[in-house]
Amino acid sequence: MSKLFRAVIMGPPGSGKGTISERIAQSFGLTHLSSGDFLRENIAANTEAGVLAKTYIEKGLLVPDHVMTRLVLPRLGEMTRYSWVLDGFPRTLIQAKALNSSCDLDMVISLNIPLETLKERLSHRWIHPASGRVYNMVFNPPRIQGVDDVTGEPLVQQDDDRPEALVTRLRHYKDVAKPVIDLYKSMGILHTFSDTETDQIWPYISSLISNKIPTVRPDPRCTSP
Ligand SMILES: Nc1nc2c(ncn2[C@@H]2O[C@H](COP(=O)(O)OP(=O)(O)O)[C@@H](O)[C@H]2O)c(=O)[nH]1
Ligand SMILES: Nc1ncnc2c1ncn2[C@@H]1O[C@H](COP(=O)(O)OP(=O)(O)O)[C@@H](O)[C@H]1O
Repeated sequence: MSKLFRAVIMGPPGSGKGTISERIAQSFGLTHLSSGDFLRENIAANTEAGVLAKTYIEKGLLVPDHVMTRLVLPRLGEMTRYSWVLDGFPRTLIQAKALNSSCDLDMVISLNIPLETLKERLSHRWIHPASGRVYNMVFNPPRIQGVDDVTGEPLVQQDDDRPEALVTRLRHYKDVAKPVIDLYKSMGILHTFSDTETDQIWPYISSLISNKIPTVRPDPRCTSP
């Protein structure tokens, strides 16, 4: 049986979770699972969870725990045979406890990025809604201004990246993330990285995962709730 690796990446909005998860996925052949993408899929498909979630996201608020756990845990249950990096979940202690009771994590990466850097980055973030591809008009701009590299479709700025929603989101993040970070610290699986640039952080994350991957074991408990 192949060895599986399960990581969570945490950090405030704009800290680079999506960007770093994509690099991990490509470098190590893991699947990148994103709670934000799950939500956007549900919003686009007008599911009950999607309609409900949209009302919270538009206000810059977290989606309630029971909605998130019902959305994310079954998706993890479908991934029992794959290694993954989970981006954006858990964000609260209730979510973290629900995740702990479904599977054993090998590693939690926490990104600690200065507030001014976050504000600057998010003001330049544009996405391709259908695929979830993320661009930054300064750091990684699309080849043609305003359109997705792959499909040529227009890019949009997410409602929750607009300055009004952003300040609320960052404040909320700090309050709810602290007990989650403390939990993972007490479990001995937390690794925190602080810098203003993803390219500076990446070599450290890459070597951490390289050292860990050969030793991980499959977790038969990672099943659908
Ligand atoms: N200037 C700059 N932008 C970055 C860096 N890393 C990521 N970004 C951009 O910052 C924005 C937020 O990154 P993202 O990965 O979406 O963060 P997330 O909200 O934590 O998932 C995106 O537009 C990225 O392209 C970096 O090191 N420098
Ligand atoms: N685990 C979660 N719990 C509650 N709300 C969530 C969760 N994941 C995503 N969301 C909601 O979806 C929004 C977008 O999430 P995401 O794409 O991960 O972006 P970001 O990291 O930039 O906030 C969040 O601002 C929040 O409202």
